[in-house]
Formats: sequence, C-alpha cells, structure tokens
Amino acid sequence: MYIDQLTLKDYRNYGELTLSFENQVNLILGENAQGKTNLMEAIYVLAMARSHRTSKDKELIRWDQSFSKVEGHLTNRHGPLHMEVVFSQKGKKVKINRIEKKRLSDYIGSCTIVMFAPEDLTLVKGSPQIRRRFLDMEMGQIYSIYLYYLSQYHKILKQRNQWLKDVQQKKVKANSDFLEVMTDQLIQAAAQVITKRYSFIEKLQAWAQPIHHEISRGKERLEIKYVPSCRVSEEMDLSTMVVVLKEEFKRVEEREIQRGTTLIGPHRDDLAFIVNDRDIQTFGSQGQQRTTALSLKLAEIELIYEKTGEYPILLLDDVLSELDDFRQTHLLNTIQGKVQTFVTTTSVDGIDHRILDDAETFYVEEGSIQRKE
Ligand SMILES: Nc1ncnc2c1ncn2[C@@H]1O[C@H](COP(=O)(O)OP(=O)(O)OP(=O)(O)O)[C@@H](O)[C@H]1O
Repeated sequence: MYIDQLTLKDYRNYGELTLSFENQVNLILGENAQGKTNLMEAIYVLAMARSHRTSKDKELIRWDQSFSKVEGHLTNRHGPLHMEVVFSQKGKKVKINRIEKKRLSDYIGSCTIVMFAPEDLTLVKGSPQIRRRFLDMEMGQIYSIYLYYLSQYHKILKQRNQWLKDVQQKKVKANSDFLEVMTDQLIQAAAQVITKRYSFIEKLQAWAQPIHHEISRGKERLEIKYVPSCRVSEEMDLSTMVVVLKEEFKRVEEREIQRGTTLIGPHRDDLAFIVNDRDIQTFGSQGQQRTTALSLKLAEIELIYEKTGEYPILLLDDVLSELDDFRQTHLLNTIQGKVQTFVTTTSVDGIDHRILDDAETFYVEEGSIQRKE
C-alpha cells in the first residue's frame, strides 16, 4: 500500500498543500509546532476517516475556515485508488474513487495504516479506554464486519443507558419487557464484538510474542489477555456466549437500574499485557512498556499483511529517535523494502543512518513544506 500523492485543503495549519512521495521512507523534519504531527494525522485521517488524537472532527478544520479536505492518490495491490475525506460544519463525507460511501465501514480498510506515536506508550499503563480504542481501531481496519457490530452495539448501548438513567431519575416507569428487548439486542451485538476481539488477540499475540522475545533479547515472554467485565471466556462459541451474557445481565439488572447505566459488556472490557507472568500495567518498567508498544505495532504490520495480502503504511511520529539502536534495527528489518514509512522528528540525531540514507527529506515550517533537493 503506497500513497503517491497527498493533497490537503484547510487542514489544521495547512492552507493548500500537495505532496508527492517517491521514496519508500519519508523523513519529515521541523521544529516544534510547525505541522509535523498535523501531516501524519492527515495521512491517518485519510485511512481512518478520523483523527488519532481527537474525536472532535471540527478541530481538524483550519481556523476561520468552513471546511477541510484530505485527498490521496494511492496504489494498492489492485492498482490505483483515490480516497477523500471532507469535514464541514455539517459532518464528514468520505469517497472512494470519487463515489461517496454512506457507511464508514465501506471506507475504512481500503488503506491500512499503523501509527506509532508517543501516546502509544500509554497503551500499557493508561486507562482501559485507550486499550479498547486500540483494539477497535486496529480491528476495524481489517474486519469491516467488526465495525458494523461495534456501531450497532454503541447505538443500542446509548439507548439503553438513556432509558436506565430515565428510570433512575423516575422520568419513566421501569418496564421489564422493554428492558429485556433492549438487553437482547445489546447481547447479540456484544457477543459478536467479544468473540471477534478474542480471535483478534489470539492472532496479535501469535505475531507479537516472537517479536517481543527478540526485542527483549530473549529475556521476556509476552502474553496479551482479554479481560472481560463479566463471566465470558475465550472458549465460548457465539451461542454459548449469548446464553452466558443473558445470565450475567440478569445478575446485574437491579444494580444497573439503581446506578442508571449499563455495567457490563465490551464497553467495560479491558486488555492486559503480561510479561514473564506479571501484569506490566502495575509492575512494568518504562523499557518494558516501550518494548511492548513496539512489539504490538510490528505485530500489527504483519497481521495486516496476513489478512489483506498487503503491507500497511507506517507512521512513526516523533518516536524513532526514542528507540535504541537495537530496536531501530529491528524496526528497519520489518519495514525494509516493503513498508512505506513516514518519520517525523525535530532532529536526525539518534536515528539509524540506514533509515536516513534511504529517505527523502521534507522540511516543515509554519504549515508549508519544502522537499530537500
Ligand atoms: N485547526 C487548526 N487550524 C490552524 N492551526 C492549527 C489547527 N490545529 C492546530 N494548529 C496549529 O498547528 C501547530 C501544531 O502543529 P503540530 O501538532 O503538527 O506540531 P509538530 O510540528 O508536530 O510539533 P511537535 O514536534 O511539537 O509535536 C500549532 O501551531 C497549532 O497552533
């Protein structure tokens, strides 16, 4: 998967910008606050139709402008591809080959992407929400059906939470038939989401484990565990999970009415990273967190290739110089000759010369970009 040309219109601090990329590795150099992350974010937005750092699409529109556009000419294994995302005050529109896609799940996945940014280091120690978002974003790219069930789940969850809150505040009367219908619908979507997460984690772990073992110089063994908010487990097939979820929702029903919210389900589940039998959320060192984050990213690259037959685009935002030589060499071995990579940095100090030698360099200054001749 390659981006051949990227065009931005009123995106963050960019007015109009068109860049073409000829090299496999692209180095984006610039001082702080000039627009390096904005450029990486724009590439991410082109693939995912949302930002990796904000859920508020309007923030992406250049100040004092009414709309913003990110457009890309790409090449995938089937040939050329044109993708486009437009944000306006009314919302966003996405197009593939100039044809509008009404459902985001018909858009996401056409261009696969892996981003490694400083925020990823909080994946291990940060809040469960960060880990759920990681799962949802990564899975959404390779399983469009997952996005479908996830959005169904969130739609029903919102209605159910509203109803529970209204009952709690005595705005409506508790009606167990009504609650049961909503809970049944929620469970159907929840079981799909959870079983798909289990199977994704198994595959992710299969790739991440040997990578982690190597990056830790053979000293560590990584396990990735799904931590559900109720008594479901990996061994359950879909129909068993539906039965168990029904029992579990019955068990918490009274508490849910008291609390006015849905207490169990995929929106409350979590992930745990276990290194040498210890949960590193509590015990992990900085180095272990970094190794884990890098292993996961490299595993994703391989998993995407396995699922789609094509390598994703890799965005390394301000993280490369943070990795030691050994980790950089490992990264280089993964990307070399096959993964189009964008690297941002304020300085080339600490970056492996083999990465720099192959790279085309772009300078960013106050929202304008010059190619190094
Ligand atoms: N919607 C927007 N419209 C115009 N400018 C914006 C908008 N959002 C952010 N900016 C500007 O973009 C700049 C930040 O750019 P960016 O986050 O890409 O920095 P950076 O080059 O990656 O720097 P650092 O190395 O510090 O991360 C800031 O000057 C900010 O004011």
